[in-house]
Amino acid sequence: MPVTLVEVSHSFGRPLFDPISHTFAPGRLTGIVGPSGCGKSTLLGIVAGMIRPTTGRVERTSARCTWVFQNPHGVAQRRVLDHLSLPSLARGAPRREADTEARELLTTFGLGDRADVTFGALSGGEAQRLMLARAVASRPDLLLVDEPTAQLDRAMAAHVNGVMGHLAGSGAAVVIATHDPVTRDACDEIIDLASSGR
Ligand SMILES: Nc1ncnc2c1ncn2[C@@H]1O[C@H](COP(=O)(O)OP(=O)(O)OP(=O)(O)O)[C@@H](O)[C@H]1O
Repeated sequence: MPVTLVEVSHSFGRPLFDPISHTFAPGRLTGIVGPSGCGKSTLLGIVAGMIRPTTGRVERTSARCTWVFQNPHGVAQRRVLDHLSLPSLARGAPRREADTEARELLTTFGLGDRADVTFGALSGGEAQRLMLARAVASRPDLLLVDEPTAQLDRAMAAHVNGVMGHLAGSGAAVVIATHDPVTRDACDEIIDLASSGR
């Protein structure tokens, strides 16, 4: 199991949510839902090991963890394709193989015709999809995604949800913080922070 939370809660002056016990298991798509400010991103940070919870404990194996942040980030002047081939090149793949894999992933995420433009030329939704594609390219055991569909239209949101489901189907634990009811419905299980903490 990549990560298990045992009676975990967190406080920034005030408690954000009631203690949570949960195992994020391989092959499962888990949604973290609740209104703005209830602690969804904080809980992702705890799962990632970047935030130490105020109470409770986090048990983890040495799983490879990738986090897709809410705001896409990249190098404005660098080609889209180069952003995506980097994880494969870092693993030692030859350039041609890395580029082929990158182009396939771009197509999967509806960006097949954007390979040769610069990151700075992408729209917000395209940049967000590139971040998701790059996360998939890094072949994580645990994928944490913050609001993946916030900048996407309905059709593309449904497509991206399908890709994340597919990634879970290939054995990753996928955890998504979301406001989006469609994304919520696509999840296997839900942690609802709405009623806790305040
Ligand atoms: N480092 C910090 N120091 C103090 N307060 C913080 C810190 N990080 C987050 N908070 C506060 O904790 C609360 C929860 O923040 P968090 O970003 O986890 O919520 P969220 O549910 O992800 O919100 P949103 O849906 O708007 O992204 C907010 O009130 C936020 O201002």
